[in-house]
Order: sequence, then structure tokens, then C-alpha cells
Amino acid sequence: MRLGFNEIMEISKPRIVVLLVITAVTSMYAASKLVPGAPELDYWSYMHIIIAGALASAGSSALNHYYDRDIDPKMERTSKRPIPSGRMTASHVLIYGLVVSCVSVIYGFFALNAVSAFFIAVGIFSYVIIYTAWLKRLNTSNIVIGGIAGSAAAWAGWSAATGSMDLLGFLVGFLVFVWTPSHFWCLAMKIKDEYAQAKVPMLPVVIGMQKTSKYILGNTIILLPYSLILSFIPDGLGVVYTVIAAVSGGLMLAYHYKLTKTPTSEFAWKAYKVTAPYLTIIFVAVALDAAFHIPLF
Ligand code: HEM
Ligand SMILES: CC(C)=CCC/C(C)=C/CC/C(C)=C/COP(=O)(O)OP(=O)(O)O
Repeated sequence: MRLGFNEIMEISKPRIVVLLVITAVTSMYAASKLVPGAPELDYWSYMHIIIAGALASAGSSALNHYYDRDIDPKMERTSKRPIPSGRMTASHVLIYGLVVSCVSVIYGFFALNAVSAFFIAVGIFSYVIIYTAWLKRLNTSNIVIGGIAGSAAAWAGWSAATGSMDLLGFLVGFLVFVWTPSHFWCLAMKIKDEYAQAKVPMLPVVIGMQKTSKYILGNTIILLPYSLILSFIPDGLGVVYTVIAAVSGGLMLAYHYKLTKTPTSEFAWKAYKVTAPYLTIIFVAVALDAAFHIPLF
């Protein structure tokens, strides 16, 4: 039984940590530039949100590994993970997840502020309790409501800069919530049979590939105009963000339209692989807009 570096990294889901931290850091930067009266931030502030966000994401992912230790062995994609493969004991993963998750909130409270720490706690709670423990095995609303977890990271970043939450900050963070179904349902189409085997009610298991592809297109049809709302609210985002959001959202819409014509697991995989880059582009666009703000009106 090892508490090896590779195993620790694996239960922390590093690729998700990276994108989560990107949404938090870009939100923090944007808030510091766009919110009137927000203080100038130094590198320490960004270091703090990176540490708090990474620990929160890693800790909650480990708790997800712990809770899913009964179904992970039943799915090819997750069967070789540290607990099912015996490389880590469930209790070690649980202890790591609890300690790291608690440290992330405490660290955020003292190094950032109480509001940011609150959103970090909301992210952990919504991912571990609302999504993993309650909804994931209950019904197809699981990943829709679970998407709040991702928004919490962006809200933690925004409020780390301002010490509060405002309309623009809420709407920026809510982008992740609206993006999540398009992100995950594509993947779920690819690995539908594994979820069926593990009796996890992911959308394509319940309604099939063709209808799921229509739900994905429907969600992206909501995502594109939603992403542009941020440009049309008072004191909203400007030209830089609007152009990038329109082009990248339009490309993702085209991809998801094509998916309804070819609802195969192969094409679904391709549609899934563009979703993380899309979210990265959108949040980098938010930061670029804050840096080179040209109001739309
Ligand atoms: C309830 C919400 C979500 C669900 C159910 C979900 C589900 C998944 C799953 C099952 C994977 C594949 C993991 C693997 O096999 O390695 C994945 C990959 C990923 N997820 Fe999500 N995810 C959600 C939200 C998020 C959020 C909020 C973020 C970041 C802001 C995110 C970022 C990523 C990234 C970066 C990858 C790896 C993509 C790649 O390898 O190209 N996900 N997601
Ligand atoms: C602020 C903060 C900590 C926010 C947490 C946000 C966060 C880590 C969201 C990720 C959600 C996610 C990857 C779910 C996949 O779990 P799954 O069980 O469906 O995936 P799996 O089958 O690959 O384990």
C-alpha cells in the first residue's frame, strides 16, 4: 500500500484542477479590473486562489473517488483507479480528501476572504454531496444540478478580488453551470454502456444516443446566447469577449448540430474533446476583455 505521488495525483483529477483554477484565476483578474473600487491585486493574491482552488478541487475529487469506490471497478474507464486497483486503501483516500478539502476552505478564509472561502465550500459540498452522493445515481438531473460545483470555483475567484458577489460575477460563474451539460453529455454518449453496466442513470443510458444529442444541441443553443448576455447587461463585458464568445460558441454549436446528424460514440468523443478548450477560451476571453476593455455601448 503506497501513498505514492502518482496515486495522489490520480485521485486529485489534475486535468480538472487545471481548468477549475483557470476559471478561478481569470474570474479574479476580471473582477479586479471591472468591478469599481476593487483593489489592485498582487501575485500573492493569485497564488492564494490557485492554492485554495487546487486543494478544493483535488480534495473533492478524492472524496468522489472514495464514494464511487463501489461503481468504479464496474466501468472500464475508472476500473484501474487507485482504490479499485488496490494501489490505495479507501480509508487513505478518504482521509486525504477530507483533510485537503478542509485545508482549502480554511486557507481560503485566512489568505483570501470569508466570501471566497464560502464559495469554495459550496463547490466542495455541491460536487461531493449534491452531485456524487445524492444525484449521480438518482436521475438524469445529476450533472445539470452538479454543474453548480464548477460555477462555485469561478465565484470563489471573483469574490476573492472583491470580497463580495455582484451581478456580473454571478453571471460569469454561471457560464460553467450552463456549459456542463454540453461538456459531460458528449462524454456520456461515448461511455454510455459503462454507465449502464454500473447502473448510473446518465442521460444517454435513459433516453438513448439520438435524443441525448438533441439535448446537447438544445443546451448549446441556450449556452451561446447566455454567454452573450454578459455583454448586454449594464457595465457588462465588452467587444473583446463578445467576439470571442460568439465565434467559439458558434463553432461549438456547429459541432453539436453535426452530432445530432451523426450521434455515434466516436463523434461524441470529438464533441466532448472541444468542450474543455471552449471553456478555457471563454474564461481567458473574460480576462482579456477586462485587460483591454472596449465597451460595447
Ligand atoms: C457535474 C459536473 C461535471 C461532470 C459530471 C464532469 C464529468 C467529467 C468526466 C467523467 C470526465 C472524464 C474524466 C476522465 O475520465 O479522466 C471529465 C473530464 C474533464 N472535465 Fe468534467 N465534469 C464536470 C464538470 C467539470 C468542471 C466544472 C470542469 C472545470 C471547470 C471540468 C473539467 C474537465 C476537464 C478539463 C476534463 C478533462 C478533459 C480532457 O481530458 O480533455 N468538468 N469531466
Ligand atoms: C470550488 C470547487 C472545489 C469546485 C469543485 C468543482 C469540481 C471539482 C467539479 C468537477 C466535477 C466533476 C469532474 C465531476 C465528475 O465526477 P464523476 O464522478 O462524474 O467523474 P468520474 O466518473 O470520472 O469519477
